[in-house]
Amino acid sequence: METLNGGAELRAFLRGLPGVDRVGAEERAARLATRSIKTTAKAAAIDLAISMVDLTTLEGADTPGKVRALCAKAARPDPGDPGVPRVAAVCVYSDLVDVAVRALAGTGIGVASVATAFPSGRAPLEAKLVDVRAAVSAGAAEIDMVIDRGAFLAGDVEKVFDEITAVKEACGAAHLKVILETGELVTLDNVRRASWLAMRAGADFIKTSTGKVSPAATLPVTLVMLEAVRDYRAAAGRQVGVKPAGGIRTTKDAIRYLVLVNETAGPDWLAPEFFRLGASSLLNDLLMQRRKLETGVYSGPDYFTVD
Ligand SMILES: O=C[C@H](O)COP(=O)(O)O
Repeated sequence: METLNGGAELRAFLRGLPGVDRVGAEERAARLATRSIKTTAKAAAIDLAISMVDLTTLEGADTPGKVRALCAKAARPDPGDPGVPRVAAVCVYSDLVDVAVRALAGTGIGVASVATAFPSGRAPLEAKLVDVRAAVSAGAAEIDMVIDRGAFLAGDVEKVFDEITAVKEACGAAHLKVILETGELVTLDNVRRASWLAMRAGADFIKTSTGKVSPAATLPVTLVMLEAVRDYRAAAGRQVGVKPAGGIRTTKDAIRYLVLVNETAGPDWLAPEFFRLGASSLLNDLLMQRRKLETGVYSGPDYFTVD
């Protein structure tokens, strides 16, 4: 985490980042998406993807009962097969963190909480910090904050930087994921700038989307973010994780992301410590495909509990 001296250096730095070749990024992401992963490699990829899922529920209608059911699924995704790995984390609103923490006690699964006026990011900083502190004191191990896209797009990068550093401080030992909401950032150049801004301000992870804005996670956006974490590690010596989130629903999608990680940032990122898939309804497809590989037949969506 850096301190800002007036922001002039930060502005110059962000302006000086090379522009993204949009056509090149889209073409490379599309080419990698055609890679075929089969049999043993596919089985390993599915288990890796399961271990990277941030199993998420972020609905206004969420209840303690729904969160408890989600936690049971997180700990034992397929009750008929104890060999299935557990997911990385369960992601909920801050008022449901205590329910998730109790339900996951002893499982080793962390609770992640969205915070900072999710999903809009529009509230006074003090209100955002109250939200973060409440989630942390209820036991959240990870905080998924949203940046103020309005401030970023208006050019007030110091405000965004200062909010991230303040939230990072309020996190204490909890890990900070910074949601860029890339669907609102308009250009891939902005995605690259916001990625560097968040990393320099202390993000432990950079995350694409809230899941509430379309487009949410895409392969070209994630490619640009993976390049940013790779280049940031080379420059600053710190490895930041990446979390695409929103609209990732199929095993095919998940495996495409894993190929992209391997080919862009490299195998050091192929672990839940550095790569997550934020998703509310991906897990069942991973479980169905896993069972299909093992038994040769599809079990059908009704076989697994709703995620
Ligand atoms: O952070 C995760 C997203 O909110 C989940 O989005 P999704 O419901 O499209 O999977």
